[in-house]
Amino acid sequence: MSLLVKICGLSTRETLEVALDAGADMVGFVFFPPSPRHLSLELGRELGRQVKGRALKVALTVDADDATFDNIMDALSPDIFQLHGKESVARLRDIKQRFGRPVMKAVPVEVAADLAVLPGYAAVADRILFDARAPKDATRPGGLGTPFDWRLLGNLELKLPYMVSGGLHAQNVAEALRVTGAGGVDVSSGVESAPGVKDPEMIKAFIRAARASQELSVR
Ligand SMILES: O=C(O)c1ccccc1NCC(=O)[C@H](O)[C@H](O)COP(=O)(O)O
Repeated sequence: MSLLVKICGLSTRETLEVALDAGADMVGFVFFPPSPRHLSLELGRELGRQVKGRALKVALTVDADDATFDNIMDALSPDIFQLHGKESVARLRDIKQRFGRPVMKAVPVEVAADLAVLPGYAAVADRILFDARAPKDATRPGGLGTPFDWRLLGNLELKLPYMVSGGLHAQNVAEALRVTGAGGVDVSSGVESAPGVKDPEMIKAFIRAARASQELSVR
């Protein structure tokens, strides 16, 4: 199965086009006001139209209510919802039933015990995104540019497809894939020149590095 590469937190037409041209499989749009990557519904609608099926549109929310999901469905019509808050297993089931879209559940990782939530989520979610657990005083639960110990996923037995994220960049993505065996990678800060400012060359370098490591792993 080929590697999935997700560029998250895109917020301009230019950098979205760079990610699509460079072959991103998923493009992530953040709907979380405290984030420097937060999109208005109007901009989400505009960027969503630009994708034109060239990649999967991922709408990222944090403990959002149904009205928020309704608005995002209307504006972006995402292919996947990425749930990056404290959403319960029951809430995942509810969202899938109400909005008829696959869900990718973000699981924060700091210590091995953090993986105890997996069986519950794995029974309902369509994908898992492993991300570094945010510090207690963080203003957001993700997009912080810090990695977790990838060895914690070394003996993972998960039937669901999963991605690794948290502090990835062009120079460490191959190692992250080697250690975790993930089927996908996700990046935000590691392709930015400043919080929320995506850098075209960094986007291209990350996707090139991820694809190159994929070549190595299938030999
Ligand atoms: O990106 C954000 O600003 C964000 C805000 C709130 C919740 C999640 C957020 N990002 C989630 C992502 O999928 C990021 O790509 C992931 O956390 C990795 O981020 P980074 O470490 O900056 O590459």
